[in-house]
This record gives sequence, structure tokens and C-alpha cells, in this order.
Amino acid sequence: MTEFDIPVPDERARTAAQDRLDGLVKPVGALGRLEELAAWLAAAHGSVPPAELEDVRVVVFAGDHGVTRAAGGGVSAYPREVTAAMVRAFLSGFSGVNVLAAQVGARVDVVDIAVDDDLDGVPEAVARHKIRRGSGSIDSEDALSPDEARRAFEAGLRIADEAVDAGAQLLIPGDMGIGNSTVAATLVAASLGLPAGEVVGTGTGIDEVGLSGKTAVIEAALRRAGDRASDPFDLLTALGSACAAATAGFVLGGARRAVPVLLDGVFSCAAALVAHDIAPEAARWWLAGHRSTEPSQAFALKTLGLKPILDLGLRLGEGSGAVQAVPTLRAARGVLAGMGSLADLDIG
Ligand SMILES: Cc1cc2ncn([C@H]3O[C@H](COP(=O)(O)O)[C@@H](O)[C@H]3O)c2cc1C
Ligand SMILES: O=C(O)c1cccnc1
Repeated sequence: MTEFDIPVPDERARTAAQDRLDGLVKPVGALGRLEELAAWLAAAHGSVPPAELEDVRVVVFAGDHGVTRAAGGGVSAYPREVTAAMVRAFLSGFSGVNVLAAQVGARVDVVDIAVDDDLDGVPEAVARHKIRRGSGSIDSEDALSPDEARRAFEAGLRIADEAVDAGAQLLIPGDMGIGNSTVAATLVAASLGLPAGEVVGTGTGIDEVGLSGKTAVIEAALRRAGDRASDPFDLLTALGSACAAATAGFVLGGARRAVPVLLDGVFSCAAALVAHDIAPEAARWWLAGHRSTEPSQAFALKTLGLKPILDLGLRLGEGSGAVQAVPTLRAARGVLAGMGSLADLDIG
């Protein structure tokens, strides 16, 4: 297995931040979760107060998932062709995550990891990480070859490195791929040994008939892969997708560079769960942006020991939930940077 050297957050800065928080003009602990996040950021940055989060970057990993062709069909409420069309939407700036990221001054980049359809004319920066078109239908065949899984993972590492080299202080993994909630649920079920019925969710909004078909597809995939979940790269090969492998590389890549990663919805959390199997210490650098409506995200977060910052009932992906947690992180940092201390108050 690949070895990764994951830096250790600065525990002295965390303690110093907590001491400062305890002495601010408020009752001890009165700013609740903001205090925990402030101390977390101080440990990540190694200073009190931590740096301002000015350079926030979302990378949307776009690709198709062969499971949309699974026997019986219908794992998604929308057709595969949406994936390619949405890449153009991200580039035009009118997708959900474009609009939400603009509110917080975050940059959005989209990369074509495995889109099926032709994307003629997209910038080279979007196209250059492409691994393949789509992926195998996991209920009946492997998603990828072992080499593709490895290359997609390495592309994710590289994309994180490039973002950090360009100044990123916070990385957000986004996803775009019709059918990817089936792959996410399958990865979580396989990793944690859960039955399909517990992890399956409605994704883009399938009905009850669709949900039972989707459950059967996940069951077939789990049966087919047997015990291959015990190796994370074998798991990505058998039941993942190029986007899952690239996203796993990306979240691990941020950790490797000591840059915080704000996880988003079900897909990024499933990929993080696999990345955690590759390098468990990477989770020290991750926060959970929001609670998705997909059940498998909750299982993944529980295993990673992460508690979502927001719970807005979102089920979009793209990085849309995580970007909305950015103001909360900035507020946490602002508390440490700006509040006065209780000792300076003239209290009798
Ligand atoms: C227009 C549109 C934009 C999206 N943006 C993200 N997703 C999200 O929905 C898909 C996952 O759900 P499922 O597994 O049910 O297909 C992914 O593409 C995910 O990124 C979208 C889906 C649609 C239709
Ligand atoms: O929670 C998510 O990330 C999600 C849910 C449904 C569809 N796409 C994404």
C-alpha cells in the first residue's frame, strides 16, 4: 500500500486557542461549536488567531458512472447526459455551486475526470486530467482497471497540489455525475459492512420503485465484489469510479499539504471514507460542511468522527453545502482574532 506522510496539526496552538477562548468576553463555552472550530483552525494553521480564509477553492470532479446502465435501469431520476451538460453550466457560471460559491468569494474549477459525452471546446485545464469515459456498471463488472484507479487517485493528488501551490487555504471537493449516489452508497456499504437497504438513498429524487431497483443494484455490486473492500484501491477498482478515486486523492492531497478540506455531500464523504482507509491520519485535516439527506453520508461521517457544520436538507452535491459553511469558519476565526478578554472588563 502507498505510504503517505500526513502532517500533525499543532496541538499547542489548539490549547492556546482554547485558553484564549475561555478568557474572552462571554461565559466559558458560550459560543458553542464556533469555539471548537476556532481551535481546530488554530491547530491546522499553527497560530492564534489562524490565518483568514481568503483563498477557498472548490474543485468539481465530473464524470459518468456506468451504473446508470445497470440491468433494470433507473438508479437516477435524471439521464446520464446531464453530466456533460452540467460541465458546461459550471463553465458558464450558473450552476448551484457557482452561485453559492460567489456569495462567499470561493473559486470553482471543474475537471473532466470521466465524462462519457464529447466535451469539445472545453479549456485544456478542464480536459487534461481525463482518465476515461464513464466507468463499468458496478453491479456486473469492475468500475475501472487497477491502473485507472491508481491514475485517477494520482490525478486527485495532483489537482490538490496544484490548488495549494496556487494559494488555496481551504479545499472543497465537488461532484457532478449522474448515478454517483449509487456508487457512494455502495462504497460506504462495502467499507463498513452495511446492507444495501441501510445506505441507499433517493439521490436526485427517485420514487419507491426506483429505490428498490437501486437497492438491488447495490446488493448485486456488493455480492459481486465479495471481500475486495479490504483493500482501498481494490475497492475503488471494483465498486468506485474514476471520480471516486480522484476525489479520494484530492482529499488526501489536501491533508498531505496541511491544508484543511471541507467535505461536502454523500459523494465526497464516501470518497473520504476510502481515503481514510489509505491514510487514516488524513482525517485530522477534514471538516464536514453539511449534513446530506443521503443515509450513507451519515455512516461515513460517523466513522470519520466528523460532525456536519450545517444541516439544511441539501441533496445537490457539487460542493454546494460545504461552501455555505465557509462563513461559519470565518466567523470562528473572527472570534479568536477580534473579541476582547474578560480580564479587561471592569467587573467590580
Ligand atoms: C441538473 C442536475 C445538477 C446536479 N448537480 C449535482 N447533481 C447531483 O446529482 C447526481 C447524483 O444523484 P443520482 O445518483 O440520483 O444521479 C450527481 O450528478 C450529483 O452531483 C445534479 C443532478 C442533476 C440532475
Ligand atoms: O447529498 C448529496 O451530496 C447528493 C444527494 C443527491 C444527489 N446528489 C448529491
